[in-house]
Amino acid sequence: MVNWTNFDALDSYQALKNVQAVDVRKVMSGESGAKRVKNYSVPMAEKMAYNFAAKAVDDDILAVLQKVSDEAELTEKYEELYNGAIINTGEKRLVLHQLCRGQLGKDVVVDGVNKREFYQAQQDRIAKFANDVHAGKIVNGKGEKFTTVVQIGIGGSDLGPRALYLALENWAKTNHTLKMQAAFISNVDPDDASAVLNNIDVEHALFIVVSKSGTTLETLTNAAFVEDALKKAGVDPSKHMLACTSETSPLANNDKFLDSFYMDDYIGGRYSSSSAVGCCVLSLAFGPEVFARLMAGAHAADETAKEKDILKNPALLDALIGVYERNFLGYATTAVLPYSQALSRFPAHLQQLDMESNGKSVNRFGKKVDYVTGPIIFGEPGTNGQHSFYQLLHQGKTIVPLQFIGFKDSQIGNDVVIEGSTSQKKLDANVAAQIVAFACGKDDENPNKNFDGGRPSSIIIGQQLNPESLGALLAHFENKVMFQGFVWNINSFDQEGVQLGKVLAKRVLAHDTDGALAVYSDLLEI
Ligand SMILES: O=P(O)(O)OC[C@H]1O[C@H](O)[C@H](O)[C@@H](O)[C@@H]1O
Repeated sequence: MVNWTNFDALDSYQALKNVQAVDVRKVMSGESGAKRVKNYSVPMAEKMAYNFAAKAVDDDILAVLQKVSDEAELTEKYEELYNGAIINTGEKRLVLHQLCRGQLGKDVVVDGVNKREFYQAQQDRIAKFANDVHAGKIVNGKGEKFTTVVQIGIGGSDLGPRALYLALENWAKTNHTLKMQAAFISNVDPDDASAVLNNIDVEHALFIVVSKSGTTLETLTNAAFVEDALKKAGVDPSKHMLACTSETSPLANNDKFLDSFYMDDYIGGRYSSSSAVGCCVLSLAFGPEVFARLMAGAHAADETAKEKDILKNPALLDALIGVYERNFLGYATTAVLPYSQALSRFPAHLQQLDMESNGKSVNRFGKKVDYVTGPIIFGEPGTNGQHSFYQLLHQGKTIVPLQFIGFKDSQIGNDVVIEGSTSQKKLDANVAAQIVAFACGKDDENPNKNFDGGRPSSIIIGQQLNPESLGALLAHFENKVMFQGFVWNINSFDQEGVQLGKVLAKRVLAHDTDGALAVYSDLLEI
């Protein structure tokens, strides 16, 4: 059995307090910088690498971070998780999303059901369904093929699958495996559903209602909105709508749907892209083989996350450096900066993943912790961000650790040499230049043009964004967030903080309001 101890009760916490800080500007300048770029790199799954040369760490600090990992039993806790312990203490649930993508340890059997087999069986059912749709065996009321798939969901039932779809859309077109166009409806703002419906051919569209709980107001409202639109268009909704939910939800086993696919309570919404939640839309859009490749990449990263040596375990190392920055260097935020347009929604997915998981103030046992926990996450793709918020990142009063992501090859492969370089080369040159500019700064007599530098960053580098590398990227961040939650001794797998606003919105709609709530609802004349 592992020990669940608060971070500040560890000997290594005290040791971290006493380490000699590293001056990023100094160590990244000249030869020392070149050495660090070469040496401070850890291989990741799917031929990617996590390079942390420009982070404020050195061999001494890394040795203490290894002690934190050992003392807090981080990889042992991961082992407990994938072997089926009740890691989600708040909701008394197992945490099994990794099992959707492969067997990591022992069989996990709950109420006689082998969970890996259950998740695999759902994937197989979805694969058969998707293949039948693509082959024209499952068709619309007029006997015609479906061409579009629309996911209706919010939060984890939207962000991850949407980010993954966008990440692979152009790759799939280029590799002739885009089987159906996908669209997403999430917001209860009627303009969201209306705009999507206006843009598609509803007669040839399949709609997946995705809600683990089957009770989310926005999703149920949008499902009814779409149902209404289909009826008005003279289309039978039961031939066009699917459900993806848990077997115990109000949406389960409902004749209203053409078919239903299941996940369960042991997979948190923000971790559900690997379950039926992501599998349905991605298998319909790209084909089941592509989804299987995505899962293979994620599984490879899950295997790497078992390594006890932090220099062989990029997710663990990334997590520990993040903790050091958060708790000892006092950095409150992290920017996610993919130099890849395909990853345009990946920062939004990571925002939910990280902030909903680790935005907590009490430990696993409900006791307040005396140290800070999860950082604020934001981000946009480069180079666009450079012309927007990088000013603050370079010269602002707040130091923001930066998480760059970059690839050597484009997805579409169409490029032009303009003034001696391709656009891809320009993209890569920009990310390299930014890392050095942030780290080393630039002295100038004019204070307005002076750059202090000393701004830490890391980069994940891959050859190309494809299903395998994307899967590995997804799992890398899930595992990073998990390890950080273990260090902070918090429960990363519930989200009670989301509930209060939901309850109050229901009260406003029911006119059951008092005090400030009444004033606000009057103001909005609801
Ligand atoms: O999939 P659902 O049950 O509809 O939940 C959708 C989302 O809503 C909640 O408010 C949670 O904060 C999210 O973690 C969840 O992903």
